[in-house]
Amino acid sequence: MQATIPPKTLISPTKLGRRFHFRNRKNPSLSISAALSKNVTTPEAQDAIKRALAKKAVGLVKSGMVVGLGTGSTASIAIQQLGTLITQGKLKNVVAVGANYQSRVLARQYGVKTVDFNDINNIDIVFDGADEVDFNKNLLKGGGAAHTMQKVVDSMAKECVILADESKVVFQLGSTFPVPPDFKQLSSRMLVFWDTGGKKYNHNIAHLVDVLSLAVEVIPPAISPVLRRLVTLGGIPEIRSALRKDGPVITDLGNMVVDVSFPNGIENPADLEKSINLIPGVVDNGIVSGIATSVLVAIQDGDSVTVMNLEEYVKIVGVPSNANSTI
Ligand SMILES: O=C(CO)[C@H](O)[C@H](O)COP(=O)(O)O
Repeated sequence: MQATIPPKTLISPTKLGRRFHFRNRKNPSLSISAALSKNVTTPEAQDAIKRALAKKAVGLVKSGMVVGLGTGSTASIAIQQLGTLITQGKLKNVVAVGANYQSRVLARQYGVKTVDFNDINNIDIVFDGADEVDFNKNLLKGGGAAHTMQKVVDSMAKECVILADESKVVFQLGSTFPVPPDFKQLSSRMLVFWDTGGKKYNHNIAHLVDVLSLAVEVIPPAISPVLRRLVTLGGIPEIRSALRKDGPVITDLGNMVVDVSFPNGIENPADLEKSINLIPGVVDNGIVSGIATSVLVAIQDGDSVTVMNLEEYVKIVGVPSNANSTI
């Protein structure tokens, strides 16, 4: 799918997503001035971006298809739009498979028939969101603690289409960590303590701006050993706390979520994904490598939104000579 970009939407650095603007500590040449980081959009503009992405994705669905449902606010809008097309009779005999409670409920609410995951052999297309996407279509997911089952559904689909606004496209996953790992800027709010083999860390990174950490789903009895092993892999882990409930987030599968920041970013997503999943007690982590078949990127220009393939976006943005991209 090729989008034609009108000349007025050609990107200048000030239009680049905010994640490009933060310093890449390991590799400063991948950094763009932090002074440009105020690329603030309104909730209405965000909504328009998500709608444009959803429309493009749902346009790929054909009658008779088995559709995998994604998670997150962008995928939710796609589910709504899919329901509208089905209700209007523009799509027929479409069934959907939802990885998570939220997407299944939403689908039924909007008139999309859902089937049990174990009753189908293959999925034709899935559209899903992501928290970050790199130039090689590696993803960071797990903002909604729903990545484990979502990865199962995404991996089953012939076509896995990821919907991302340009602020989510990064040179390197997890590389927007704003503080050095000496924890100088740690807050006393919601301190999390644990013993990591003789060294005691106490910190809370969750409130710091633009930390994008890696979500790791962990079976609760194994939480302490897993935290220690994540530290040995160079990560700074923190148990995700629930909002409007005391204690940790508990996933749909009954597990805990640990958010792990890597001070140098994630240098080799596929390797780290495997290494973390080899830790006993880990269910799955939010790195998704080698599964996305296409990424749709939305760029906002004033009131208009342009959606294009990642490959086209990368051509416009340009790949830094030392960036690790196969595009
Ligand atoms: O990984 C996810 C949930 O676990 C979501 O896909 C991700 O957080 C993106 O969500 P949104 O479209 O709301 O930005």
